[in-house]
Amino acid sequence: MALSLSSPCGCPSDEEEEMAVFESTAAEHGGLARPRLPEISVISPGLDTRPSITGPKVAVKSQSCDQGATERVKVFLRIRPLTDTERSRGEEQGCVAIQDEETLLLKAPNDSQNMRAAERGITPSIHKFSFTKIFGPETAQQQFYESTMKVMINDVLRGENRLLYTYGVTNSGKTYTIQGSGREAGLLPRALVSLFRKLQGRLYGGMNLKPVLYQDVRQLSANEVKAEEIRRNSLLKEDGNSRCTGTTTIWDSGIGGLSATTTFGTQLEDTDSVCLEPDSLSHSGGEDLEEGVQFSIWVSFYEIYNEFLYDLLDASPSLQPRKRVTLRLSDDKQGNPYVKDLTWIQIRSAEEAWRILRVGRRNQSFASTHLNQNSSRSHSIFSLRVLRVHPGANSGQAMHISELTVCDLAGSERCKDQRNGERMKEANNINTSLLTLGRCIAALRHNQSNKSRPPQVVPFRDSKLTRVLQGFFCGRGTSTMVVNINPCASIYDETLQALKFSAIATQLVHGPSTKTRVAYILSLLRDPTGNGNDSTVMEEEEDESDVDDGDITMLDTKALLQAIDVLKREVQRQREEKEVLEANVREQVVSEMMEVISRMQDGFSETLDAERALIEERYEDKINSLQKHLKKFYTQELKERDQEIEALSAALEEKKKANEAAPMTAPSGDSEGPRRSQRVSTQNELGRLRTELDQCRTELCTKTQEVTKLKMQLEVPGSAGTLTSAADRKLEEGQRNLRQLRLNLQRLGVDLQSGERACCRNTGGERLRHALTAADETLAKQGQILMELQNDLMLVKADLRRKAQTLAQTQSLPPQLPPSGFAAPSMPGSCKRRGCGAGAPSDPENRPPQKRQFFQSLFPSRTPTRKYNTRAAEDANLTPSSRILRSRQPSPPPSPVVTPRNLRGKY
Ligand SMILES: Nc1ncnc2c1ncn2[C@@H]1O[C@H](COP(=O)(O)OP(=O)(O)OP(=O)(O)O)[C@@H](O)[C@H]1O
Repeated sequence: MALSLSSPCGCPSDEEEEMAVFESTAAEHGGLARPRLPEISVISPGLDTRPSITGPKVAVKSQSCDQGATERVKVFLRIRPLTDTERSRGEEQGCVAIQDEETLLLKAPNDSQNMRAAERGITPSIHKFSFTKIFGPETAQQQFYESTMKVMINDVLRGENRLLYTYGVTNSGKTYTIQGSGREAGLLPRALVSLFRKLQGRLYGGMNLKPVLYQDVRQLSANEVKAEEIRRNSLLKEDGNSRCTGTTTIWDSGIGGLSATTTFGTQLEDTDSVCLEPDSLSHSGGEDLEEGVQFSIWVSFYEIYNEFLYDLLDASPSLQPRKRVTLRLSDDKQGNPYVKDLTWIQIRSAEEAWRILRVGRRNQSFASTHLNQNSSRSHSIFSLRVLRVHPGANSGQAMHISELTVCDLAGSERCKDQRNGERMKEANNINTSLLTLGRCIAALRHNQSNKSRPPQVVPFRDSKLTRVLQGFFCGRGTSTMVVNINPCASIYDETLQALKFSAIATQLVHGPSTKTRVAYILSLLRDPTGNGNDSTVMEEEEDESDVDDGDITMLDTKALLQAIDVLKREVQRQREEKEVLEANVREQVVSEMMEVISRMQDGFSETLDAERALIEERYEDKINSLQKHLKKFYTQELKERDQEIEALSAALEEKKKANEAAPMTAPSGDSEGPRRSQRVSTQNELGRLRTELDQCRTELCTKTQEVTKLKMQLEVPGSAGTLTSAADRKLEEGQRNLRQLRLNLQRLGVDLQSGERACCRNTGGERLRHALTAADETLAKQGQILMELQNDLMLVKADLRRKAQTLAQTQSLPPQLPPSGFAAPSMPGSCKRRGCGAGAPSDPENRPPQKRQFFQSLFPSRTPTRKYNTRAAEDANLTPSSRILRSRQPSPPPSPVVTPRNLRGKY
């Protein structure tokens, strides 16, 4: 899959991970949370307080790197000038501005992605970066060399390891910086010249000491020395041949007028004449070298192309470019990576070094891309090893070895811009390795700045590039980064990403040596308990006698098997540790969850109690309201009924008296007079009854409306509604019964009318008797209905009583709360329960204050059903006419029997 250039080096794009890049600086501006996007992003070295890292000593054959252990990694920025073509294309839009020696401002041009993102408010359009030092377009090569690499030569001669690598977008001037162009020699030729100038008269004459593996030295036999000589000469000869066959130009090393002719197909071809400024030749600077020590200089040159390593100094004539042998990466006994079978050539002058370098450059992979006619398609790594030889020592033993590595990284670029498939593949691989480099640097920065947290794995092994450079990032030397940028507006976005990458590098400090893989295995072998620590490793490293030449494959099988056993045990131990840790974590999580659940439970209980209290209060209000209305209603009804009864009784009495008086005053044969008067009185009575009936109907209508209203008021939402629904049902039932009763009354009216008509037409006593009998039957039916209605009412009351009890229980009333307040008045033997007894209800003070018994006060003790039944039984023995008369007799005590007339008023 082709990678886009948007983040070729692990740097997040603006849209993706702006926060990650801002992390260090955002904290300086008040924390990670960005309430508002700043207009300018400031990206600068974030490790203000330098951690005190005690640098461990490096392997015995290199000198200590402690000096650089707490130093911040140097990151230099170089801005190349615009070419005339670029100017004519309008690339100069002022998007790169140097604020001061260390600060750079990037302003997004209008047509850049960054500007578009800025317009959407995702990212700022201006970015500020800080570097160790910034070099503008006018900076000369010599000036740049003096400020960057010169000091590194001294360090290497003192026995330290140094890495310088260039990073940048393609066509940004990396190769120009490293190698130079034409007469503008780059850092590397200048470094070589400087080095050999310092070593004038101090070079070791022999070739019997050769660097091998990571940083070891091997003494060569005479035959091996001869072979080395042949190889070296053939390379130099190859360079000479190339010069003879091509354009002849003068190459001047700048030392003593040494010159050569050369022709190459690369940028280096133009650098035939390395003219160094006189002031750089004036002082050698070699006076600080240790007295008596001689130096042997060896160089190697290889490239990483499409994740394969190729030796650029392999002089074998049979090897064609497409059939080049790939080199293998191995680890030495300490786990340090080295390129196996890499060619190392001893050089005795800067001129030789330069010639060797040119041979290598000719083998390097270049291609023409849309941005650069001569673009490096690989990462080229030129290494120079300095062997410090004490001639007085036994057999000329090299006591120290140090290394200078100069790495010209391939430029990051957009894969999609490559039209050629091969170029796209190259770009993909370049971006992948740069991405890994970025991840490594980010992980190192994370580990350095978050010491309390578990360290991140630094993915050195994810690419060849990071693997070969690993030592310089892990304390076996220091690294210096040169960031090259091209101020063209058209590649602004790529430049921004490159600068973000370098911003992370500026936050790095040179770390101590890490425990390497083999060293770790060795420490385990020494300490099978798996408790090997750094000191063990360092002891191992310092014990020179134990460090034999060889890589990990040179460990014998027994030792390796033993190491595997130890590692297995270690894995097992760590697994158990992790399991215990996991169990603890689970336990903590569970206990915290339980706490949360119990807190939630308490909360819910409180809410439930509050809800319950609220509903009870609301329901109580409803009950009180109902109680009030019912009380009022029944009081009124009882009053009216008593009045009616009284009126009816008086009328009946009157009638009775009149009837009794009639036989006494009139002779038995003359029946016409009394019959007429009786008829008249019946007619009057019927008229009155009719009027009453009409009144009753009107009243019934009114009451029905009232009841409907009351019912609506009594409607209780939710669960409280279910409590009243039963009462409602009962009331509806009573209403139905009353309707039935009204019908019956109507029928009675009709009967009475027919009786009246019968009387008026004087059709005879027989018909009147029939009418009266029918009226008797209707009254009997009414009595029946009345009974049913009373029963219904009783049920309603009983139901209400139950509800009151339920309410009382809900409100946690004492269990002895008198339940009899709502006893139905018609229930036989229920007088006590209706509140007439001496029970608790008779003592209002013993009742809970909020629970009032309302039906007890509402219905006084009475037994209407019994009375009615008694009276009905008496009526059964009477004739129909006497039953009518009897029905009009006043009842002795005013009884609150609920009659259809009473209920008619209600419904
Ligand atoms: N500081 C400078 N002064 C003058 N010219 C420069 C400078 N830097 C770069 N150039 C010119 O810019 C062009 C591109 O430079 P160079 O080839 O070094 O880029 P690069 O980054 O190595 O590209 P790539 O990654 O594709 O190899 C060359 O022609 C080079 O001469």
